[in-house]
Amino acid sequence: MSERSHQQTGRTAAHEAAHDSAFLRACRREPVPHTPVWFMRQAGRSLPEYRKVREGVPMLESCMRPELVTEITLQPVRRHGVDAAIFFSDIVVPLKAIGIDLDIKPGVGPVVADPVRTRADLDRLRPLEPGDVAYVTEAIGMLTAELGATPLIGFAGAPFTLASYLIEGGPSRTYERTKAMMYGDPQLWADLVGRLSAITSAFLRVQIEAGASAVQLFDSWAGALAPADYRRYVMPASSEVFASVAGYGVPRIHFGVGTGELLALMGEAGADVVGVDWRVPLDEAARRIGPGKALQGNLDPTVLFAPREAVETKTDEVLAAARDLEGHVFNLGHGVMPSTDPDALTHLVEYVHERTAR
Ligand SMILES: Cc1c2[nH]c(c1CCC(=O)O)Cc1[nH]c(c(CCC(=O)O)c1C)Cc1[nH]c(c(CCC(=O)O)c1C)Cc1[nH]c(c(C)c1CCC(=O)O)C2
Repeated sequence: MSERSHQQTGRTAAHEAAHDSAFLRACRREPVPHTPVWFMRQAGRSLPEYRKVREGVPMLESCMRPELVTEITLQPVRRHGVDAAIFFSDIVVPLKAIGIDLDIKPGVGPVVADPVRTRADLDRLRPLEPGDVAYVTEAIGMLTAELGATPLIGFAGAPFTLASYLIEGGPSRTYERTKAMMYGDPQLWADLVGRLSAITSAFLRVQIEAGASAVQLFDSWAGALAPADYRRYVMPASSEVFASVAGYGVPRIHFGVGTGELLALMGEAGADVVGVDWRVPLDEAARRIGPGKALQGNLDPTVLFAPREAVETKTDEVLAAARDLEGHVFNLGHGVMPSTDPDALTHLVEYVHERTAR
């Protein structure tokens, strides 16, 4: 079988198996048997079985080993009974794959050896070919065979968030160099996010063609921008990403932190599902976003450190605010924190399923 037809077969089988899952139904704003639940960063340091298999393996290397990726992605599905798996990888994997010298430092995040700051630096951002991430295709093939009817979510970093790491050279609180380029050299900025949009689109297409049933675009740090600047400098590149995968018909989720003022624009960029952090109640978020979108969120991840009754009360508040939504995917308002008690997460899944059983 040719590579192409092999991928097509895999895609059809994986997509068909997961098609009627609660998660994909909620994304499509169809009736569901219960509100589906998954957690950003559900695979990771909160799980002892994760810490065990990651022992001695650097983060980026773990993303390139298909067996390890498969095991880590499945861990939270087995343990918590979540309604979707999220592919174990990182937003900087496609950048590493095209040869950018970067590392993920424990407790810090992505660190780029030679930051991208001039026009000459753009040459290092060559297009991503599927062969650059063959380990992703292989891992997703293995995973979807194991997952059966549980959908797999693929993901990528949005152009702004990726640009912020490339320009700053690592995590930032102020994004000063990023904004300096955006305001000071809009053409260089546009060319940079244009290249990143092509890389991100290619990375998402690889994942969908290998069997991912939905994709999430993480613009984690876009909340640092005023709406007018988001619309002008960021939205065109993110819209291009969404448009480039529209033809597959898989739900497209768009998420960032502190994006209360950007929610309508993030929907307008081309998302089917808008992720909301814990700062805006879901009913208010729906008013800002308007009709025709499902919402994902939005329990404050730190609530999980409170006693069980408090977690239930706060969960009830999220579910009450979600009552009239066209579609709701329950999630945290950002990723699971590493010191979270995994039993609190398992209980939360059960609790949401029970409270929303129809
Ligand atoms: C901004 C961002 C990054 N990576 C990601 C984002 C967007 C999501 C968000 O807003 O949090 C996306 C990401 N990174 C990882 C996943 C895996 C899937 C999942 O959610 O379970 C996903 C979806 C694995 C990871 N990516 C990383 C870890 C932790 C490293 C480890 O376990 O050794 C994991 C499980 C490393 C990473 N990579 C990044 C950061 C900030 C960190 C944390 C650094 C640290 O605190 O140690 C960049």
